Amino acid sequence: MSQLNIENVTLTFGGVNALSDVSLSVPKHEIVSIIGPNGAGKTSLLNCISGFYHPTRGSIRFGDHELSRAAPNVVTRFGIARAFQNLELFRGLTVVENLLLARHTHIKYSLLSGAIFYGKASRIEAENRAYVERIIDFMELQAFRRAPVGTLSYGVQKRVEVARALTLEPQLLLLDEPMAGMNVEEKEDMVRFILDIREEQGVTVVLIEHDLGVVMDISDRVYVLDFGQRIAGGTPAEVSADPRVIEAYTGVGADQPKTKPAPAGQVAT
Ligand SMILES: Nc1ncnc2c1ncn2[C@@H]1O[C@H](COP(=O)(O)OP(=O)(O)OP(=O)(O)O)[C@@H](O)[C@H]1O
Repeated sequence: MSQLNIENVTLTFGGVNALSDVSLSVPKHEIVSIIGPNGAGKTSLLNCISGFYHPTRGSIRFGDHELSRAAPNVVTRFGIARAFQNLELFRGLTVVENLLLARHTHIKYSLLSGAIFYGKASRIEAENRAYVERIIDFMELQAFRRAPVGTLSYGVQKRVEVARALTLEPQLLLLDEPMAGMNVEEKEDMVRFILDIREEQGVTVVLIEHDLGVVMDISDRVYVLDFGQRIAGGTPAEVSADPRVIEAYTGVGADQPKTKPAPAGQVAT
């Protein structure tokens, strides 16, 4: 059954359609990738799901919740967290401090009740710390827990960014280019973490990624955007064989002689 249903979403900036009538669905516990050339509308779609943009038309349903007019904090409360392409971390704070700060958005007691029921507040704080420690173990960040984030390598910072999103206990995790700028080893690690997030945490994953080798390896389903329109969707095998996808990436129709290689392995876009 689909957990996320996007129906006929259009997003217009001035005269430009960043998204035109895009429909797609994301079943629970699947890894679903959204790919497409630069400017295709991938981040705009993620912004619509996470409440940063509100579509001009169309609907985005997550379970029983309509997201198309929801604010980002409401979307998070519904169970959707996002790891950002440009890291949303406080560089001067340690890994533990960053994760605790994110986790605090989940605290379910108000400042006043926290003051009155001190015991309850401190129990919740202990639970928050324990949860953060579990995520640190899961993302294998123990060695960096007391390091200020700004001193860590870019690859480790990307891992902290994913950990930050996981501290919100999402049912659906949105990953915007989690492997950008990583070396081969760091990418392999991130692939393993994404698979484990689905398997061990039971979280659905929506992934934007330019490395088509990775996308085709780990996705259950792939959707392709081009100029704001959905041009293909299906299993990795179906999508890689689709002439419209080959044309979008190479600029050449499948029946015409190719001057550029077909999308296989890593494609820099
Ligand atoms: N806030 C905005 N104001 C105006 N135009 C925007 C805005 N955000 C996105 N766009 C436009 O919408 C289109 C889609 O952009 P978007 O960033 O979603 O593409 P993308 O597929 O994520 O690209 P990339 O792979 O380069 O990140 C582009 O033409 C972009 O210029």
